[in-house]
Amino acid sequence: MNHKEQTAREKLIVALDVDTAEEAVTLTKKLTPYAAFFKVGMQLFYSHGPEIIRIIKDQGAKVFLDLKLHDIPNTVGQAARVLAGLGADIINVHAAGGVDMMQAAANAVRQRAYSLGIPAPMIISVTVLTSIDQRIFEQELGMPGTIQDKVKKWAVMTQKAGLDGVVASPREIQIIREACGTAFKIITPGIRPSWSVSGDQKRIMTPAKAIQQGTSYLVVGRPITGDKDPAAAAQRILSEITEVL
Ligand SMILES: O=C(O)c1cc(=O)[nH]c(=O)n1[C@@H]1O[C@H](COP(=O)(O)O)[C@@H](O)[C@H]1O
Repeated sequence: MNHKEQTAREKLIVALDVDTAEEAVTLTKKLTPYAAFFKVGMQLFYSHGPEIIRIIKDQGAKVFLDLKLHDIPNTVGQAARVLAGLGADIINVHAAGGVDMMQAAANAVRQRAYSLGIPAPMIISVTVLTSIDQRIFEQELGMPGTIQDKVKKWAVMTQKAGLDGVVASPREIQIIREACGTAFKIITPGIRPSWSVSGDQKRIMTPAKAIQQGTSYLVVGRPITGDKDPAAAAQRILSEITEVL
């Protein structure tokens, strides 16, 4: 693997949206040559419990624990403290919970990691979900203005709260970079190679374009895990990323 391929691999996060540890481990084993990070979300965490993080990490993978905490500051702070002890590399909360909630999470995570003597996981906020388009945003959620403006506002708020970055759609990368600078992490789901189907994702982009826009990490689930040959799909995506680095 050359230097560019290694850089591309460090940017790829595979979403392990499966029910069982067996399926998750099988996928992780096949895909670690192509992706450094694996995302454990609600489906896998709720079915297998906290132990799944250690199981995935034992495969030599880094773990993004995607539980999207969203509650009052005390509740989120206490939950984030517990999650920080599980060994994940990235943890997330919803920006919609506000500054106090995000600060409570960030403080709890960093204090717990410090007291355990482990590196603090990256803590990021989820802005506007990639499954929301402008119609849903306005008509169903009753939100004023544009998604882009809301994402920018929440990214700035997240940075002020002291978090490390945001989850957003690749379509907002430029606006976030302008507002929050180059050190701020931007994690982008809603990635769809030209050969894949969009499904429930609305604000999508191809892997190469998202990299060109300046994303920090790409989250890819079904285009890889739903393929009859997940390793081949991951390899195609890795090559697409490598070509534009
Ligand atoms: O926080 C996330 O990871 C997330 C935020 C968001 O706005 N959109 C989004 O799709 N995700 C997650 O990213 C993954 C995308 O999976 P696919 O649509 O299968 O590629 C899923 O596990 C989602 O839970």
